[in-house]
Amino acid sequence: MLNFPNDSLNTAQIIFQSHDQYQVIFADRSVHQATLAGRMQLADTLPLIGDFVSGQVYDQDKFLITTLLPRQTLLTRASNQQDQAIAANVTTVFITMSLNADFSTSRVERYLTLVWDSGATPVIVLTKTDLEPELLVQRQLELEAIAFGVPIITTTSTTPLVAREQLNAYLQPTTTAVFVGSSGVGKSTLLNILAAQQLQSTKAVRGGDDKGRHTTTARQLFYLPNGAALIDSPGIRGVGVASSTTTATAQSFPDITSLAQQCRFNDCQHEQEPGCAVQAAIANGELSAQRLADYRRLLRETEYSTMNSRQITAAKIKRMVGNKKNLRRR
Ligand SMILES: Nc1nc2c(ncn2[C@@H]2O[C@H](COP(=O)(O)OP(=O)(O)OP(=O)(O)O)[C@@H](O)[C@H]2O)c(=O)[nH]1
Ligand SMILES: [Zn+2]
Repeated sequence: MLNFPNDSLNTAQIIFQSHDQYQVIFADRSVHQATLAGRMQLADTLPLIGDFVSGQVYDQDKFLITTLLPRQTLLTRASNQQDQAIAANVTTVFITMSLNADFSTSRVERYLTLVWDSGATPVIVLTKTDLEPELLVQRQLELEAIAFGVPIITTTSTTPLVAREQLNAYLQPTTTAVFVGSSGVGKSTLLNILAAQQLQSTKAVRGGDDKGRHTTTARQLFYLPNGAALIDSPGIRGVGVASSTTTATAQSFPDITSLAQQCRFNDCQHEQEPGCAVQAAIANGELSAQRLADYRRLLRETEYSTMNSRQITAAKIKRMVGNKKNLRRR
């Protein structure tokens, strides 16, 4: 039996959704077509892939969804002014990146923020280590400098059994995992290795630019033999930075957050204010200037992603004026 939040025979999990058509799975792994009960169609919050629901079986094998059960986590992405919910109850996000063409620590920082914000736990996966093995140590060091205890695993499709073992360490029967990352980094390849069958077709990347083509079309959740769930969909794989809270950004930068607590001003922007502990740490080599720049950029990006253009301009002005005020407070 699968690990469900309760033992009720009326509890199911959404494994597929397209408009008002759903598929659900029961704890005994049987799969049913499902639809929403009338009053649920009018609800503010509609069931998403990963959600647990309760309802009734009818016509032998169909399922009528009547209640949405509480969510443990919610993965969202920013789309224009609004957050768009993309999956519920994800516990583990594999932030996937190849060690060559796709490598970017600032992208990992953005993903970390997104994951912390969702309530899930991140794991960084560095892929294609066979391609430029001489880069591996350097890449690991660069990641360790920003990961702050987030596990980093390395994989190559040339040793699939090793890759599977590395990933399986994070796939318990209570886990619901997703792979996110740029196109072509090897997410489908890893999913296939885990499932040990061709669940998703992988296509050769376009010549030269190492960018893949999106070969995955259906959004779906599937269970591995050990009871861990994986969600795979183009919408989830490509998530950019959601309009995250400042708190989540801070969680990705614990070094800066703890220094900032020692700044003289609560609203210190760590620029030229007197008594800035962050600038002091840069001056004595404890913190790199690049790290602060990354932090600022992410903070602004996440703040601005929830604003319209007039609000962004106002925020920029306020930021400038705020700094001058602190300078004068000397
Ligand atoms: N050399 C090498 N190639 C790999 C590795 N992993 C994946 N590839 C190749 O990279 C290409 C893209 O892999 P996919 O698994 O389809 O990438 P993806 O991240 O799922 O891409 P999207 O479906 O577009 O999101 C394929 O040609 C794979 O065979 C690896 O570890 N080493
Ligand atoms: Zn400061």
